[in-house]
Order: sequence, then structure tokens, then C-alpha cells
Amino acid sequence: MNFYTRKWVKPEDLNAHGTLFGGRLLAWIDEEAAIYTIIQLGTNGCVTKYMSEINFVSSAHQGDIIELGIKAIKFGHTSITLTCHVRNKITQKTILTIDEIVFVAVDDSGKPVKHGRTEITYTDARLRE
Ligand SMILES: CC(=O)SCCNC(=O)CCNC(=O)[C@H](O)C(C)(C)COP(=O)(O)OP(=O)(O)OC[C@H]1O[C@@H](n2cnc3c(N)ncnc32)[C@H](O)[C@@H]1OP(=O)(O)O
Repeated sequence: MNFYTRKWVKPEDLNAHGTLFGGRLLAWIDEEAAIYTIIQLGTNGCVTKYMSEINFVSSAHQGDIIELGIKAIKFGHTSITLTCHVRNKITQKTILTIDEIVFVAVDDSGKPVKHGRTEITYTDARLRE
């Protein structure tokens, strides 16, 4: 799993308890997973379909640097399934895990479309095909 994106937890990211707001973290994850999917499928036309159980394992605090890891675990016909792990960059302590995030490739009218991909690419070449 690659941890491409790092985030620095700032005051505007906190909840009423003074720790990282879960909704903010999920927004970061959804965007990261969407970008990962766009690179893997080579199309901007993809939407979030499903997220499995979200496990908030431990809190992050103001000033922490966290990193978001995403990896494709299954290529379907129109879908791609990802797994996600968020951890503290310094201590490596796990902050969150999501076993499955499913994105679906869609056409201009929003209907599922076959993406034709079967394996992970480690470059962004598909974006230029
Ligand atoms: C990045 C963003 O913010 S996007 C915004 C948030 N997301 C959205 O607005 C999407 C709203 N949802 C939709 O428009 C529709 O549900 C669609 C277009 C995504 C899918 O439509 P559906 O009628 O469910 O499509 P369909 O039944 O053909 O399934 C498409 C694929 O999704 C998979 N799928 C459908 N439901 C689920 C589910 N609950 N869990 C996992 N996978 C699922 C199917 O197995 C299929 O995969 P495959 O083609 O690889 O075998």
C-alpha cells in the first residue's frame, strides 16, 4: 500500500473534543480514493458507490501529521474495490481502517460502464491514453 497523501491536522479540522473530526477525515479519504480511482481507471467518470464498516481506531490531534494509504484489491467490470489505512506519519499508529471502498465507472449520463482494467498501474499513464 502506498501512502501518497499527508495531512497536517489544524484547528479547523477538530471536533468539539479537540481531536480530528471524523467527517473531515472521511472527506479527505473520499477525495484521495477518487483520485486513486481516476488514475487506475483512466477516467474522471467515476463515483463512490459503497464504503464498508469504518473503524476509527485511534484519535489524531492538532499538529499531528497523518498519511492516507489506498490500494486496489479488486477490479470488477464497472467497479473497483479499494482498501484504506490511515496512520500517524511519525508514530505509525493506526488512526482508521476501511476494508472496502467501491467506486463505479460511469458514462456521461451517470450509468455504469465497463472500465476494462484488471490490474494496478503504478504510473499515471492511463490518464493520457
Ligand atoms: C467521488 C464522489 O463524491 S461521487 C458522489 C457520491 N456518489 C454518488 O452520487 C453515486 C450515486 N449512485 C449511483 O449513481 C448508482 O448507484 C451507480 C451508478 C454508482 C451504480 O448504479 P447501480 O444501478 O447500483 O449499478 P449496478 O447494479 O450495475 O452495479 C455497478 C457495479 O457496482 C457494484 N455494486 C453495486 N452495489 C454495490 C454495493 N452495495 N456494494 C458493493 N458493490 C456494489 C456492482 O457489483 C457492479 O460492479 P461490477 O460491474 O464490477 O460487477
